[in-house]
Amino acid sequence: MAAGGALPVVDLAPFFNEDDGGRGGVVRATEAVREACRTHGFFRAVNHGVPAEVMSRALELSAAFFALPDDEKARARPAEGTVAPLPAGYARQPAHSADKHEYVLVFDPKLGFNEYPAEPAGFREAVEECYAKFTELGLLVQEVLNECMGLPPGFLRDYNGDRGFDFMSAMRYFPATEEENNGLSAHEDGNCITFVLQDGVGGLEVLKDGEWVPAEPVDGSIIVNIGDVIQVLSNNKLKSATHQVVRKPVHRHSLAFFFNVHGDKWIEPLPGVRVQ
Ligand SMILES: O=C(O)CCC(=O)C(=O)O
Ligand SMILES: [Fe+2]
Repeated sequence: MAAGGALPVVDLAPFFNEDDGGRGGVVRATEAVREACRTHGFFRAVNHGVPAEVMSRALELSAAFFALPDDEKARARPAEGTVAPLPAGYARQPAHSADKHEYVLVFDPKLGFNEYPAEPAGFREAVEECYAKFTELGLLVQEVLNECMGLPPGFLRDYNGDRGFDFMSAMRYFPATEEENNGLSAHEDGNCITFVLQDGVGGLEVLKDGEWVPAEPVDGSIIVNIGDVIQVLSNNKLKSATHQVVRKPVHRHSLAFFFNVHGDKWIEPLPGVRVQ
């Protein structure tokens, strides 16, 4: 783990490759996830199984989309009367909002909710590929959290078997001005697990013991954080940390994937959770 206030780094290789430390490697990596989720609620995942080129293509093509004129972007606005849990497609925060960014929201492509921009070419394919990989990673991290909480094998997988409420948001934050630099106000995520990819600009910060710790951009890595659902299920043993985005003088691009539970699910602490 990294020292000096940086986010903990967790190498997920042992979950993909038996040769990578064998059973001992899995135990150590699980312990590193548990520790990070107890202390920070956040970690930086490396060797996470999502190919770097899949991530960079999705981020680059979403940046190319956001660089289009406003009237082009508006064509990917959400359809009227959608039954999606949230409106899928392009939107920007209203001018009066404290949060200064625009975004494209996508659900599992199989659900048929998505509104894809026609330009740039390849946007849909890149986003869908990244979405599929993040779903796989979400299932893996859920298994690891199951172990971290001392739950019976497969408990969370059965408890949370509906992928219909997961979504991904491609975001562009506007440059800071002389007067203000709020990109996304301090909040906790309400979901289970979040993955964040970001370009080289930076600005994501995590509250730890009253100090804002920057989640520095590191190519190829994924920022992972747990949300309120896991915090509650774990009886507050694992932490849904407060975080925010501070804008820089240039545009910033990020992709956030939210691994959720079904929207109607009642969430309360699970009996018998053990987090050492
Ligand atoms: O853009 C980011 O880096 C983080 C986004 C985030 O925290 C969120 O959408 O909940
Ligand atoms: Fe967040």
